[in-house]
Amino acid sequence: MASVLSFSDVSVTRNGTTILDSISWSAEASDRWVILGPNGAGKTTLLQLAAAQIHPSSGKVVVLESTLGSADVFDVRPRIGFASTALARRVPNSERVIDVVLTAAYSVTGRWNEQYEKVDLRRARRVLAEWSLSHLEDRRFGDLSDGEQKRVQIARSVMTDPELLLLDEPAASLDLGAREELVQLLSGYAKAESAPAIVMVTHHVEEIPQGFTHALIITDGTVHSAGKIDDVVTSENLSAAFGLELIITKDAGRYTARAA
Ligand SMILES: Nc1ncnc2c1ncn2[C@@H]1O[C@H](COP(=O)(O)OP(=O)(O)OP(=O)(O)O)[C@@H](O)[C@H]1O
Repeated sequence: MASVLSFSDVSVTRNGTTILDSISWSAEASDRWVILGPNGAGKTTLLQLAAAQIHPSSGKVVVLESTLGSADVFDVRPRIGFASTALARRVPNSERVIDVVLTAAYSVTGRWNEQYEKVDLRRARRVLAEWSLSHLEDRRFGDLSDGEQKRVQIARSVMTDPELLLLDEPAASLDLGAREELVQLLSGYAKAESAPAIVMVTHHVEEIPQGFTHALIITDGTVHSAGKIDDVVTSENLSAAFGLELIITKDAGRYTARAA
C-alpha cells in the first residue's frame, strides 16, 4: 500500500535553530497516528510539513505521492483536511456555522459571493450532522462554545472528503464534558473504514480516541519512538520523553497518565 506520508531524514531549520532533526517516518492510509511530546518539541512543525504548508530545510517529504518542493503544493493542499486553532482564528466571528463548513469547498474562510452547489450544501449538512452540529447550523461561529467551535473546525476540515486529516490539539482548552464528547466523535470517525489517514497532535494521552493505531513521540526535534500505539504509549517511553516518572494505564481503549 502506498504511504500517505513519508518523511526521509527531514530537518527544519529556522533562524539558525534546528527545529526538526533527521526525522524519518511514514503513515499509511489506514493509519490513525497520535503525535505526543513536550512543549517546543516540534509537533506543530511536523504537522505543517504534513499539511504541505512549509518545506523541509533538508531531506524529503512526500505527501499524497507528491514531493514537497518539486510538486505543486496547490494540487496537494485541497486533498488534506487540517483543523488547527491558527486556521480557526481566520474565521470571521459573524460567519454562520453552515458557511464555515461550506466555504471549505472553495478553500476560503469568510463567505463572499460564491454560488454554492446544492450538492455542497447537502454534504455540509451531512457533515454537520456527523459532528452533532445540525442544531447550530444558523448560529454565528463567534457565539459558539469552545467545544462547539472545535467540532465546527473538524467538520470544515472533513467537508472536502480529504485523503489525509491533520488535527492540531483538537481537544485543547475543552472542559471535561466537551472533551469527552469530542473524543467519542473522533473515536467513531477513526474506526470508520471510509475515514482517511489521521494524524493528531495532542498534549494529553487522555485525549487519544479509541481506534487510534499508531503513536510517534517527538523530543527536541527528533523521533524518540514511533510505531504501534501500545508499543509506544508506555510508562517507559513517556517517562523518558517528559523527564518525569509517569505511570501510563489503559482501560477500555483509553489511556491515563499520572506521576509515579
Ligand atoms: N521561526 C522560528 N524561528 C526560531 N524558532 C522557531 C521558529 N518557529 C518555531 N520555533 C521553535 O521551534 C520549536 C518547535 O516548535 P513547535 O511549535 O513545532 O513545537 P510544539 O511541539 O508544537 O510545541 P507546543 O507543544 O508548545 O505547541 C519551539 O522551540 C519554537 O520556539
